[in-house]
This record gives sequence, C-alpha cells and structure tokens, in this order.
Amino acid sequence: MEIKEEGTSEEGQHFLSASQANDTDGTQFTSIQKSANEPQLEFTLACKDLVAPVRDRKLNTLVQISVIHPAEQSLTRYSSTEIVEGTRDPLFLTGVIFPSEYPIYEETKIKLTVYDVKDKSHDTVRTSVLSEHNKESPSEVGRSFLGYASFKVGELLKSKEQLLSLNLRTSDGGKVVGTIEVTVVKMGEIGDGEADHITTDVQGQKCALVYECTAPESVSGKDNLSFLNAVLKNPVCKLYRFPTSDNKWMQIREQMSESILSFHIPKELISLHIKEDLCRNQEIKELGELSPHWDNLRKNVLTHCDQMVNMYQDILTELSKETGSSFKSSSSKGDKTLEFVPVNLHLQRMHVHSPHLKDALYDVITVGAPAAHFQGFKNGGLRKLLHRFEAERRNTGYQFIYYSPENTAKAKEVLSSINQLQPLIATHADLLLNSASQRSPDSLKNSLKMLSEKTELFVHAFKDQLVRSALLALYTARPGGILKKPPSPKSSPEDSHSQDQPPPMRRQDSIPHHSDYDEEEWDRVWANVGKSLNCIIAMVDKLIERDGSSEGSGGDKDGEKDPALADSISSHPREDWYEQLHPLILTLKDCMGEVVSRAKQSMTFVLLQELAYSLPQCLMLTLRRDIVFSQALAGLVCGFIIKLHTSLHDPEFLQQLYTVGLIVQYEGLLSTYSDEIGMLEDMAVGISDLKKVAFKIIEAKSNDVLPVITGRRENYVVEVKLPATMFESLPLQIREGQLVHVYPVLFNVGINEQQTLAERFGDVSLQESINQENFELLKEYYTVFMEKMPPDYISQFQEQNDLKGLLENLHQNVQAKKRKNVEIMWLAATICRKLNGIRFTCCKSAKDRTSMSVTLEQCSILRDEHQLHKDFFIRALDCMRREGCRIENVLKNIKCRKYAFNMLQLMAFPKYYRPPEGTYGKADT
Ligand SMILES: O=P(O)(O)O[C@H]1[C@H](O)[C@@H](O)[C@H](OP(=O)(O)O)[C@@H](OP(=O)(O)O)[C@H]1O
Repeated sequence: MEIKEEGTSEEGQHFLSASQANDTDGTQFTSIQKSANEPQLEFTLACKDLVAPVRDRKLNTLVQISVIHPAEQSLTRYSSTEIVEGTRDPLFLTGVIFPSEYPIYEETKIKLTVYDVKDKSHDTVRTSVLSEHNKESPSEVGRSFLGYASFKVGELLKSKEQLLSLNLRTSDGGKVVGTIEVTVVKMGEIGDGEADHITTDVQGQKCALVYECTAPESVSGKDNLSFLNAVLKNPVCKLYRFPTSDNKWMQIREQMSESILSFHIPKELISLHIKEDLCRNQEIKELGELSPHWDNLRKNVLTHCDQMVNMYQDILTELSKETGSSFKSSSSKGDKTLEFVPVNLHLQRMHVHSPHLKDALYDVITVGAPAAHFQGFKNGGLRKLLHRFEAERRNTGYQFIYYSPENTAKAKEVLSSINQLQPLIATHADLLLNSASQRSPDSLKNSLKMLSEKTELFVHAFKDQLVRSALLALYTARPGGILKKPPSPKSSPEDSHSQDQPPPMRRQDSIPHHSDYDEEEWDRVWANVGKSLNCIIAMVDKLIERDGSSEGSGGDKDGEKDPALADSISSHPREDWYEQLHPLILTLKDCMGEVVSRAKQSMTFVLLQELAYSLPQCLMLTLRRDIVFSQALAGLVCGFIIKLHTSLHDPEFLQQLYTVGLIVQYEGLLSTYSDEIGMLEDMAVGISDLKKVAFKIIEAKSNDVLPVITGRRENYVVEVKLPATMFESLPLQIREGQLVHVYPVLFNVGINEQQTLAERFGDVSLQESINQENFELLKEYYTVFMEKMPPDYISQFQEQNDLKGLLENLHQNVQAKKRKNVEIMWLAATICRKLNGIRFTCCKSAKDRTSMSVTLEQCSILRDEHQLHKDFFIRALDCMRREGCRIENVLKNIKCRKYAFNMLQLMAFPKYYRPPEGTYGKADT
C-alpha cells in the first residue's frame, strides 16, 4: 500500500471542497459535517495493557494516525500523538481533529498504529513527503511497531457513547498486543453536570481525571466566524486535553491560519504609493518657472522619482500575479518581488474549554519582524538610517533649505488637506446653491453649516508658519526672486534650537534682499477665504430673515396670505436666492483656488528640498520605510479584523474602540547582534509608523469583504467592512464613521546565542531604549484608558485586574539590567490581554523562536487562567511543540519538521524556550 504524508502545507492543508470531496469518482459518500465552521470530528486516544516485545521493557509509546480515503486505497499519514513514557497504559494528551474543510466521511477508514519509541532524537524528525523507494522512512528510525487497529468513522460516530475499544494486532493480524480506546470529543456539547470519569495512571501517579464540560458557550459567534474565514486560509488544527489542578479535563483546540491579507494589503498600499507619488511628481512639474539652478534640481528629482514609480509599478505587477496567495515562507524573506509581503504571517489561536469556566479564545498574530531583507542590514536598519540621514541633512551646508521631518510631514499633511477639502467645499457650495434654488430655508441652513465647517478646516490647515516661509523660499527660487535673509521654517522645536547655530543655508546668505516680495500678500489671500465665507453667511441670514418675516407677517391667522405681501414676495422671484448667492459662491471658490495654488506650490517646494538633498539615498530610504510599513500594516489589519470579529458581542470592547482605541503589543525576540540589529531597527520604525493608521468600520455592500486603504504616507485610513447585520449592532459613533485609532508598542528581548554575544561583547542599548520608550507609550495608553472608559467599568476592571501593579512590575523589569529578561515579555503580553489589545509575536522568521514563545505563552495562560495541573505544564508544552500547529509551521516554511536550533544554541536559551528532544536539529533554512 502506498503511504503518503499529510499535514504539510503542500498537501494536507489544501483540503478538497465539500462538493469536490462528496463526489469523488462519481461515488457518493456520507457527509458528517455538523456545522460549517466546527471541526467535523475530534477524538482522543488511550491504550491499555500493551505488550512489550521484550519482557520488562518499559514502553515509550506514540500513536500514528493515518487515513484511508474511501475513493482511494492509499494510506495518508495524518498526525501523531505525543510520546508517553514508561507505561503500558498510555493516555495521550494530543488528540485528533479533522477540521471543517477536511474531506472525511462515514466511510473514511482511520488506521491507528502504535509504536514503541527507543530513540526520541529520531522521532518527529520527519521529512514532509516520503520517497517512494524509501519504505523505512526517517520516522521509523528509532521506533518499533507494536500493533495497529483500524475503524470506519461511521462506526465510531454510531457507537454507544461514541467510544470504540479496539484490539491492537500485530502486522500479520494475528496476535492481540493490547487495546486502544477512541473517544469522540464534543467540545462544548456536554451539558452542565454530565461527567465522564476516567481513571488513569499518568507517569506513575494515580489520578482520577474527570471529563466534564460546562454548557456550550459560543466564544465568538458562528456568523462572525464565517465572515472571518473569508480572510483566513488553510487552517491547521490540533486538539489536546490536559488535566486541571482538580483532576478534571480541559480541552484545547489550537488553530493556525494564514491570511490573504498578507498579499492584499501590500497590493493596496503599493497602489496608493504609486498614486501619491504620481500626484507629487505632477505637482513638482507644475511648480512653475524656477531659476536655472532649481530647475536643474527639479529635473534631476523628477528623473529619479519617475524611476521609483516605475519600480513600484513593476513590484505591483509581480505581486498581482500572485492571485490567491496567502503565505510567504521564511525562505522567501529575501525575494525582491515579495519585499512588501510579511514573512510567515499567521493567526495562532487557542480555544480553551475548561470546567466551570466560560470558553475562552487567545489570539496571537505571529509574523516575521517587519524588515527590508532584500536591501540588507549592512548599514543598519531604519531607526539608525533615518537618524543619520536627518543629522547629515541638518548639518550639511549646501544650497538646500533644511526642513525638519516634522516640517516635511506637515507639508504632506497640508497637501493632503488641500486635496481632500477643496473638492468637498466645492460640493457643499454647490449643494448650498441647490438649496437656494429650491428656496428651502432648512436645507439652506444645513448646507451652510456643512460649508462653514469644511471651510473653517480649510482655513485652519494653512494657519502655519511653514506655508508662509515656504512661499518666501519659493519666491527666491523663481527667476529673479532673491532675498537677503534665507527663509527659515520656525515651527519645529528642533529648528528653534538650531537657530542658535550658524544657519546652514550658505548659498542664500549672499543673496541680496528682493524688495518686491510682499510678505503680507499671503495673509490677504488666505484671509479672503474667511471673508467670502462670512459674506455667504450674512447673505443666507438675510435671505432667511426676509423669507421668515415675509411669511410671518404675510399670513393671517388662518394661514391665508395678505394680498399686498403676496405681491411683494412675487416681486422676489424663486431664483432670487440662487442669484443672490451665486456670485458669492464664485468668489469663495476663486479665493480658495488662489490659496490652493499658492499653498500647493509652496508645500511642493518643501518636498522638493527633501528629495533634492541626497538623491537617490532619500528615495531608497522611503522605499525601505514603505516596505517595512507594508509588512507591519498587513499584520495589523489582520489582527484588527480578527479582534473585531471575535469581540463584536462585547459592548465594552466596542466602546473602547471609539473612545480610547486599541493597544497593539508586539513581542520581539530579535537579538541585538549582527544583522538582527538592523532588523530590530527596521521593526521599531515600522511598528511606530502604525500610529499613522486609523480604522473605519463600514457596512459591506457586496461580497467583497476585503479592507480598503485610503490616504497617503502620513495618514492612512483602513476601511474594514462588516455585513449589514453585524454593522447594525455597532454603537452609533462607529456606524457614523468615527475613526478607531491604534497604539502600537514594542518590547524586545533577545533570547538566543547571538544575544549572549551581544550581552557579553556587544551592546544591548538598542533593546533597552526601545523597551523604555515603549513602556512610556504603554503607560500613556493606560492613562487614557482609565480616563475615558466609563467609571462603572473602570471600578470593576480595577477590581479584577491589578494593571497598576503589572505596569509597575514591567517598569522595574525594563529598568533592571538583567540578561534575557523574558519576564518583560510575559508582563507586556499580560497587560495587553487585560487591556483587550491585539497581540503579536515576532522573530526573524516567526518560525522557531516565535514557536517557542507562543507555545510557552499558551501553556502559561492555561496554568494561570485555566488551572492546568502543575505537573503537566512541561508535558503540555512539549505536546504543543512536538505535535502542535507550530511544528506544522516549520514544516510549511522549510519542508522539514525540525526547529532550526542546535544543542549549543539551545543552551543559550532561557529554560522554557527549549523544545523537546527530537524536534530540533540542523535544518536547511
Ligand atoms: O541558521 P541557523 O544557524 O540554523 O539559525 C537559525 C536560528 O536558530 C533560528 O532561530 C532562526 O529562525 P527564527 O527567526 O524563526 O527563530 C533561523 O532563521 P531562518 O529560518 O530565517 O534561517 C536561523 O537563523
């Protein structure tokens, strides 16, 4: 019989669709699907009275689960249990789960093969697909066959109490070598009080394990899940049962899913960059006539900028070929065409069903640290590169005007406001005229209100010294436009500080004053907008007043009009209002046009300065920042959508969304040594840049549920769609479009051998300053949270959570000069969970160290929140690492079931970050 391996990203996880599977070879099979999103079948295993091949040998056993699909006769390896040591009656904690997508039917046959493991270092070190000729696969090395049993799924489901007790037989089918019990697990389906007592002897200790569940409790709402499944792909599911401290069972479903957002967000973002840069290039072209010096600079900038846009377009074309992709493997980290795509992004979910407690979900997004791998780290990462770039720009005396990053950002913001507000004001002005022509006072008042609001915003956007100083600078750059003193932007504190130093703009020092420049002209142009709005307001007041008075005095008590007044009204024909307002609106539009043209040019001139200095370095830095941001944003959007869907039922969470916003906590495991310093420097900036992102929740109008991004580099809004029924259940503020802000924080603790080197011979200051800065950010969020959430909620919240104590503890740990202080990560993660935040764990590839950390976090939660029996902590940890979702993650990344650690590396790891024997080794990463 042919044997295939399942459970790899290549084969096992790309399941047949239900319709495909139901009709294989035209034969109909009996479906066992219960509900679209629930696993189809879950069972646990235990053996009894196993017979050892050699007398008195203590058995170390595992069960390998294989599937014989009814349409084929070949055997597909599906999963394994963990190894239970030293007993003839092993009770396995790792169960078997067939997720909703898996083609399994009542006719499907399951084969259970029990092995005695002699050498653990060989076990689980399996390749993904067995070679046809190699019958003795690496998985058989170090283990010997004890016996097997098989059953049909239908037999199990129809059995009394959904339990089968099967004889294990030798390969010739003759001798019975023990029994194996298969018990169906119905997570959340056993009513309160029902219990199934199992007595077992685990590792020599007798303990009565009670299998008991509380009433079913939907943890996230089934409707939400189906919607969520539109963005999550290729789930890998694992099942465990662990004993609690009062000797009952808890059940754990572990799920790991890819997301199509891995590719969708980068594509959206690159399209936006292209749009933004094309628009900027056009604005630079439209700067008007410049002196030969500036004109040459402009030409040079445009050549480079056009090349850059072409490059983004090429990347987008390449990415667009990746239709349907939802995963970038760790081995593709350095691929140029996939640079914007996050590495190994997954939702890692733990669903806990434990006695007496409500079901709980714990989500962590695992992803490779956002970093520009293709560009490399020879010169460091963004944090250092940006800092160096600014310092050089500030200190180089050359023919450019130095605008600080704050000023450049401000210029982009002004340009963005112009582009947004000008069309809006024009629309509201037209609506006002429309109301006027309909002679509708109420509608006129409403239109005027909207017009005034937007115009005030518009006027406010230019209330900045930067616009004035840039106008002056631009004037000097025009042919013949020269000044005595160089214009210098004064709005940033850094600049006022640098005023004490000699001014850097030496070229302009020698330029004589140009007497023609009228510095007040801009104020006049700008003020004219306000003035023309005031004229409109006055006119509307007048029109409404006249209308009111004519109506009020013209009608008698019966509502009949005085014929004399009726005459006077008819002398103001209907189009009067329109005609009165029309010229004023035209004036407003003209004044606005004048402001826009000047402000746009002056702000574009600021951007030209930034670009003109150190081409192409400046553009390469922007590219690097875009790449890192894209990876970070893809993860964030994924985390946000998952959080939203799983917490939609929680009114406090929804209130938190629009009153406070969400904390997003990143755990970094990078070392501060060699290339990973650069990665950490990239990551720190990428995560900090997420502050520029806000979310808007909108109603989905079609089946396209994918988020849409709007905005430009300084300011993005991600529109997340919800189906009508869910959208309607949201608070009014969110439905009305109030933005949801995010507060990203990063805590990094290097744990590997490289970090040991950094601690002994290198420098850990980068990690220290990141942790300190981010502690301050976390504290700020906490303060806002306490201020803005309702007092009733806060008093209850404080009773249940000692957040203040946790923060104090974190602060002490951040200050302490302790090596590999992983306490920082546990505290930061706990605070994040308690604050309802979004959790992330990252290392270089999100494969090995991340897997250790995320499994440790899961087991620590089970211990602290779900009373995991203390004697089973390590066993639970080993189960998850040996047979859980994370080893599948390694497999799907590098096609090998081994964490890429060697003994030496592991010796440097903190104790609980070391995987069990047999699961690690030299891997070709
Ligand atoms: O190349 P060796 O010496 O085997 O070291 C590995 C590390 O031990 C792993 O920790 C790295 O993976 P993670 O970044 O997922 O932890 C792993 O990263 P990679 O999978 O990206 O190559 C390697 O750096």
